[in-house]
Amino acid sequence: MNRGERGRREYEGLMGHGPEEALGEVLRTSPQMFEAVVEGAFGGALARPELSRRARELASVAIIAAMGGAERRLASHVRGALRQGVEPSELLALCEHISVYAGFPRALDALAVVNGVLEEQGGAKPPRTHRVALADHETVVAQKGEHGPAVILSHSLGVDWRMWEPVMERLANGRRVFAYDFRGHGAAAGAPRPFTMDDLAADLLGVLDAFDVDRAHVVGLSMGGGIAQTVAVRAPERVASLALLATTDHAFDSFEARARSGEADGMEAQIVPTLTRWFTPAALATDPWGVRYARERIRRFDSADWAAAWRAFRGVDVQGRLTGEDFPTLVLAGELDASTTPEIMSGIAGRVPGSTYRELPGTPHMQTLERPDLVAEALDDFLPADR
Ligand SMILES: O=C(O)CC1=CCC(=O)O1
Repeated sequence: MNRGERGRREYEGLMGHGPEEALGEVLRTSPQMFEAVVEGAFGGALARPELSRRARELASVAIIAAMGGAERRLASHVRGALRQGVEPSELLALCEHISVYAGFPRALDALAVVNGVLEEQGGAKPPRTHRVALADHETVVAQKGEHGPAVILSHSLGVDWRMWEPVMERLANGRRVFAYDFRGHGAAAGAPRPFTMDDLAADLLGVLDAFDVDRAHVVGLSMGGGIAQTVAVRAPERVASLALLATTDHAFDSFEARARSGEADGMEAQIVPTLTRWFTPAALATDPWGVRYARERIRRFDSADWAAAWRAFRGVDVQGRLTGEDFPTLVLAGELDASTTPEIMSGIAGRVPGSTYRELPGTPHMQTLERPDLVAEALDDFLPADR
């Protein structure tokens, strides 16, 4: 392969189309410059394997945005970055990052370009976020959808509201969907430790209060499902329906060991046992956004908060206490869940009279991060909407 061919191949690999498409005018009016870009840049420095294509596109967006004044090229690399699997929310965070080093004028122009490309591609935009004061701390609440029944999404231990982002757009069609960060997680700040399942359940109700929601459809995954069940037992009048994803109604012996390991070994040591419990080998090998997001959340988690969360989860005390009388319940298991296995999940369904049990094929513990399509479809079927 000569340098020209390598440049063309790299350009197509990064951008998803040949250089003539975006640089046709350059080719017509300055073949020398076209050659310098394709052969010299894309066949040279930009083809080096040390940087992944994803890292390269993120770097290109940051450099061009920080320079300013090259908005057409910036838009082209924003499209390239999205093609390389960079998420819209990562591009928005990058614009904030640019504001720190290159100042607001360039960051604001970059933000306008990013928003323009997202608009043109018609994909899901990141939800609106609110800071909300709860009884003893503050947290962040993401919202999609402005009308229809309220749905509250309760995330799993060690991550934050963003684990719901892949399903929020679809759920928000005819619904008001809220996802928030638990105390000790994500962007929540100032909560005292230790804390209990009752504190976590009170926080969910506090979020509903902050948005004047009397009754909501409560959806929880993993520890979020434990919190959802605690709310349903303590305040059934606030629950319009309950969807339990990859969760448990009783504590596992391993919870205390996980708390101690966080304290003794640190968070880096939690990555392998946790991610291999949460994802399929195929996802771990291909490293999509969901795996990268979960890995990064664990790596950056505070080990004292990690231990506090596992100890709170030990207090889950809801087995046999859901009567099935006040609202419909969906129990959604993942066929390949190594943590809350289909046996555990069908056991829960068996203890909630009238509940519906569904098993998602090929799906591991982190259902929304690996199979958001299946989760969104199942929840969309179950939850009422104003359409
Ligand atoms: O396995 C996990 O990391 C999380 C988990 C254990 C029980 C549950 O509901 O979630």
